[in-house]
Amino acid sequence: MPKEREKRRKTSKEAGLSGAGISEGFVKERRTSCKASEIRDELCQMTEVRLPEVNSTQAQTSMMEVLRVPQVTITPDGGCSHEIGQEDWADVDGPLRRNMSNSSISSTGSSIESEDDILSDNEKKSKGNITLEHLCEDTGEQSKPWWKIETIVNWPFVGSQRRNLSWVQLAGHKGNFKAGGEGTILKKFSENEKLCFERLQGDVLQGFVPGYHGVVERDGEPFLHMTDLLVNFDEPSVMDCKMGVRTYLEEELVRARERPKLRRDLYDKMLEVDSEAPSPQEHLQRAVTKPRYMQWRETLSSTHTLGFRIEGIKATDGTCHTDFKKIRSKEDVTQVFRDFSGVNTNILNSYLSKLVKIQQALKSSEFFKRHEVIGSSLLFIHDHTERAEVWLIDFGKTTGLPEGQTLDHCIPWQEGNREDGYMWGLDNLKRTLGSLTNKGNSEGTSK
Ligand SMILES: Nc1ncnc2c1ncn2[C@@H]1O[C@H](COP(=O)(O)OP(=O)(O)OP(=O)(O)O)[C@@H](O)[C@H]1O
Ligand SMILES: O=P(O)(O)O[C@@H]1[C@H](O)[C@H](O)[C@@H](OP(=O)(O)O)[C@H](OP(=O)(O)O)[C@H]1O
Repeated sequence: MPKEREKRRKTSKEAGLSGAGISEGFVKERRTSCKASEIRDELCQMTEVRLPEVNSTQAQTSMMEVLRVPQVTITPDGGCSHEIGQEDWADVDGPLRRNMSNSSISSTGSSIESEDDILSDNEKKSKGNITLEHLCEDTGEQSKPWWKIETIVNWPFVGSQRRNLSWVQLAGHKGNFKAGGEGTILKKFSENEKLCFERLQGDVLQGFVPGYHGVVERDGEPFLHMTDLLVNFDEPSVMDCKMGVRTYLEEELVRARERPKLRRDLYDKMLEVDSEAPSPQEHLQRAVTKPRYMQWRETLSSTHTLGFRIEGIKATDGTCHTDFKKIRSKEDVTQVFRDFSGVNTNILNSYLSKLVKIQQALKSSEFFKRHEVIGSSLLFIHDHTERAEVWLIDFGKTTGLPEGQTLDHCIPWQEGNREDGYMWGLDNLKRTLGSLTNKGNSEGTSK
């Protein structure tokens, strides 16, 4: 893959949101005293998002949804002053966009590229079973000016380990991972994620994240070298649950307001799921902003209603499934867990006790207290031996707070408080699994 594209992928993850037509007047925060129907109507007016009608049985859920996550609307339509000009049309065109790259530095110090650099998406998203390429060790110079030479680890590969690896990647972009040495993988470098791994060393969470072996250089590119969590399982079943009530950083919203951009690829992805989801103006533009897309995804899935969503599954039969965009209700989510676990109570109980341990660790973790944890997942893995483990993965968008600030991870998000709802999501996740192990539940297949 051309280096230019890889660089853009790395930085687009860190840069995150692109948006268009942002107006301060469109940034609203919801108060908890409003009725769900009122809020819904107002949101529809604000965003022109076609939220589903709420009937009485859905009202509770809908209320919970809007109360927990205020909709921050960044949209090119609905009265915003932004006009779609020639420049914007150029921005949504891939090749042109690539030529218009420029970079800035985020508040976390990471290099952030402009929204112009964001790639079109569908071809890039991993959908499960993949073959990881084994890159040769790079013995060349290691003097990239933009990352620190002292962090380089030259991992001792031996000839027999240089082989391609059958692997499972349930989320993220294709090509983000390579095979490492025995039992390890390489993930495309991100300064932010590197910082997180370094800070996690020695924290109580260390045992719940992949082992971190530093930064390595392959084919002139840096990678994060980490333990392959699948390695001790036999034909594992895997599930990726993205945690939290929000999937974009506050800093990304700010950037999107400052440098609004339209994205044709996200409009296309929206259409694939629901041709009526884009507003008339968005149809006209054939493009949406990234905040608009992300918020639509969150509302469509259980991110808002439960504080987590299912991203992908590798099932026991080896098939991979990544089409969970509309899995939103508690019942639907529970059904997916039912299928995934085979309602094997040994597996479910192992998962539950692991989640309890994770929760305890999170409560006492200095790292967790001091970071906005966005886009991070819990990776569930089990196999036919009934071994079942859960790990925290993906810290690409986990961001340190200013000195002295801490998060609760449970209280509702309002722009400015940086809350992510991680703990609330974890509670709901535990409840979901617990509902499948209840005594008297005749579905149990305890062995
Ligand atoms: N250490 C690991 N061991 C085993 N599998 C892993 C590991 N890290 C990631 N994966 C697999 O790769 C997938 C994507 O991982 P991750 O979320 O870190 O990538 P990403 O490119 O940052 O994703 P996104 O773009 O959604 O943020 C996971 O769903 C999981 O299937
Ligand atoms: O799951 P979907 O519907 O495919 O949507 C993607 C998903 O929300 C990713 O988390 C996001 O990457 P980040 O978390 O890194 O922002 C990506 O943005 P991108 O297209 O800008 O990479 C989205 O396209």
